[in-house]
Amino acid sequence: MIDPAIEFIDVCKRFRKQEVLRDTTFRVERGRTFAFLGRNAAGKTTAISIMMGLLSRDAGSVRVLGLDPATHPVEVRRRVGYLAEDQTMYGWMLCEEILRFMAPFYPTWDHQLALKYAKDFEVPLATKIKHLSKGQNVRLGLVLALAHRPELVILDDPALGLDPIMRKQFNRDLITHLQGEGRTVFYSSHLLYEVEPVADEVAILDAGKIVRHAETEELRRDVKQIVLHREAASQLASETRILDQRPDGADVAVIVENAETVIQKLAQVGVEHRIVDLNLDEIFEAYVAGKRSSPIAATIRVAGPQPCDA
Ligand SMILES: Nc1ncnc2c1ncn2[C@@H]1O[C@H](COP(=O)(O)OP(=O)(O)OP(=O)(O)O)[C@@H](O)[C@H]1O
Repeated sequence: MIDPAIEFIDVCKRFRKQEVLRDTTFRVERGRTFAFLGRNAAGKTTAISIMMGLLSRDAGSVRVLGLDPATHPVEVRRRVGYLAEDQTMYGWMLCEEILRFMAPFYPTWDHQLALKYAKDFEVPLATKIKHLSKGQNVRLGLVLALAHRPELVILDDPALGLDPIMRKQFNRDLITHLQGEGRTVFYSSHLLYEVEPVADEVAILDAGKIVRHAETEELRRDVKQIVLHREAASQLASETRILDQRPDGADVAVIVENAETVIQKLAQVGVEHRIVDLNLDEIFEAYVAGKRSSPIAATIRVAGPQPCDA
């Protein structure tokens, strides 16, 4: 059986007293484009650093392309294309020099491909790295991450330093190209509109816990907003998981999981309601910042997120 591209099982990581990853568990199958979403400080970079063997974990098991990065960091880095959030490179080198400098570290380095990406991403090869703009620096980082044709590409907030046109090109052209070649792409971001068109699946990390992991399409089908009269809100079954609720005049707008079942039950008991489709941004917000307690909560029995392990 072929190993998954990435496997995290019950991974914990603390920095002094701060628990950053808490029994974090997810699996990325090969060939998938996986969006790893979380707000600032959710623990995304910490998880990625553990994958790359740059940080040790306190507990749990991690496999990247079948290897434990804690014991095989060099092999993992050889086979993975990694773009760090704060890529630092030798500022005194010319861009073209760093391409040649990196080549010997990777048995599979393809210099022609490096030059092609440099052209596509408009990297000024004859410029010193310290003179690059932030966006040019990210683009050079991408060239370095991809020129050895890695099986797995890990991108930590890649679009952060890119202008809107480059971002679009990055998502539409580069990710689609990588998908076409069957590569696995692990894409960390907090900019949802960027990942929505390209991600096969999405995992939402909130305070170090995966609060939802699903196919992008399934997530859109499963999580909906339902608007119903306040009085009728009590008709929502007690097991309904409400991610967010807001008063809306005499109505209340609730965002629920397992929407199809909830809607069927409301129809069975004859409760009038309106269904609103949500985009990934709204779904993400409901999971990580949803208002689950408000005066109207008294009329709705809320099944909030699972309590964290002590
Ligand atoms: N080396 C470290 N020492 C101490 N605390 C750290 C260290 N690295 C990260 N942290 C803390 O761990 C938490 C998670 O940080 P992390 O960088 O993993 O978040 P993130 O989800 O990548 O956030 P962002 O989207 O802002 O980059 C933060 O509170 C951060 O301050």
